Amino acid sequence: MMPTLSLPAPAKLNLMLHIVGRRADGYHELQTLFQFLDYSDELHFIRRDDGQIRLHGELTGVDHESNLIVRAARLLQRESATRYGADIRLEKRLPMGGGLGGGSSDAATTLLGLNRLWNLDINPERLATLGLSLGADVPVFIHGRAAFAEGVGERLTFVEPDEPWFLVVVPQVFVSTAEIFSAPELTRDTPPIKVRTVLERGGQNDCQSVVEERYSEVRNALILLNKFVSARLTGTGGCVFGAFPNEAEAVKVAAQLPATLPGFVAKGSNISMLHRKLQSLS
Ligand SMILES: C[C@](O)(CO)[C@H](O)COP(=O)(O)OP(=O)(O)OC[C@H]1O[C@@H](n2ccc(N)nc2=O)[C@H](O)[C@@H]1O
Ligand SMILES: Nc1ncnc2c1ncn2[C@@H]1O[C@H](COP(=O)(O)OP(=O)(O)OP(=O)(O)O)[C@@H](O)[C@H]1O
Repeated sequence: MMPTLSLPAPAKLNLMLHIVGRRADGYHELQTLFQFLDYSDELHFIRRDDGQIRLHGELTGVDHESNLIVRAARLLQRESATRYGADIRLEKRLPMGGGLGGGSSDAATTLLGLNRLWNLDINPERLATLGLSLGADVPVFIHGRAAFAEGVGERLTFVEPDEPWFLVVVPQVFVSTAEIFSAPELTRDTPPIKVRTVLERGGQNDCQSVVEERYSEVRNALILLNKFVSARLTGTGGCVFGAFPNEAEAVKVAAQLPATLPGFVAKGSNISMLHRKLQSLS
C-alpha cells in the first residue's frame, strides 16, 4: 500500500487591506491582516513511485497544468529531485476568485502535504519562498498563523486578534484581482501604520470602493449585510463578511439572506485548520 494523506486547505480573510505604494514592477505594496477560517477545501494525496503528478477533480476554467496544486507539486519535484509523484484528489468547497485565497491555500497544502509524503524535510521558510512564486498569499498559508503582512504579502508579523464567528456572503460574480489592481481610481497612497495600531483600531479595505463601484452584486451584498452588522470586502472580493460574537447570531443573520445570495458561517482562527491537523499527526 502506498502512503496516503488527507489535509484541509482553509480560507483566509483580509480583516483590513491598505495599499501603501507601488513597486517598479507594478505590484502593489500592501498592509493586510490575515486570519484563517475554519472552512476549507480538502486534498487527498496518494504517493506514486513513477514520478507522475495526477490531479483528480478538475476545476471548470482551470486546465490540469495551470492548476496551482499541480504547479506546486512540480515546483517541489524540481526543488527536491525526488523520484516520487502523487495522485491528488481535490474536494473544492471555497468559491473561486472570491478573495478567500482558495488557490493559494490549495498550493500551500500541496507543498506541506507532499513535503511530508515524500519525506523531504524542507523547512517552512524555504517552502514559503517557493510558494510565493505561485501566489502572494501562499506564505501565510504555509506558516498557518494569523499575521499582519507587508510587502506583497511575504513580510509577516504573527499576531493574535480576537477569533469571532464570521458570516461570509458570496455574491455570484467573478472579480478579477488584476482588474482591481490596475484600476486608475484605486487609492495607492494610504500612509503605512503600525501593527499595534491595526490591532487596536482596525483599518479599511482600500479595494472596496473600487469593487463596489464596478460590481453592483458586491455593492448590494454590502448594503444588505450592513443592515445587520458592519460588513467588509475580503481581498479584492467579491466575498463580503461580518463578525459576530457567537455562531448562533451569525446563523440567524444567514437565515435572513435571500436565496440569490449564498453564504456560510465559520469561526475565525489564528492557527489554521491545516496546521492543527498536521500537529495532530506528528
Ligand atoms: C489581494 C490579496 O488577495 C491579499 O490577500 C492578494 O495579495 C492577491 O494575491 P493573488 O490572488 O495571489 O494575486 P496574484 O495572482 O499574485 O496577482 C494577480 C494580479 O494582481 C496584481 N497584484 C497582485 C498583488 C499585489 N500585491 N499587487 C498587484 O498589483 C498584479 O497585476 C497581478 O498580476
Ligand atoms: N486549485 C485552485 N483553486 C482555485 N483557483 C485556482 C486553482 N488553481 C488555479 N486557480 C486559478 O486561480 C484563480 C484565483 O483563485 P482563488 O480562489 O485563489 O482566488 P481568490 O480567492 O480571489 O484569491 P485571492 O484572495 O488571493 O485574490 C482562479 O480563478 C483560477 O483561475
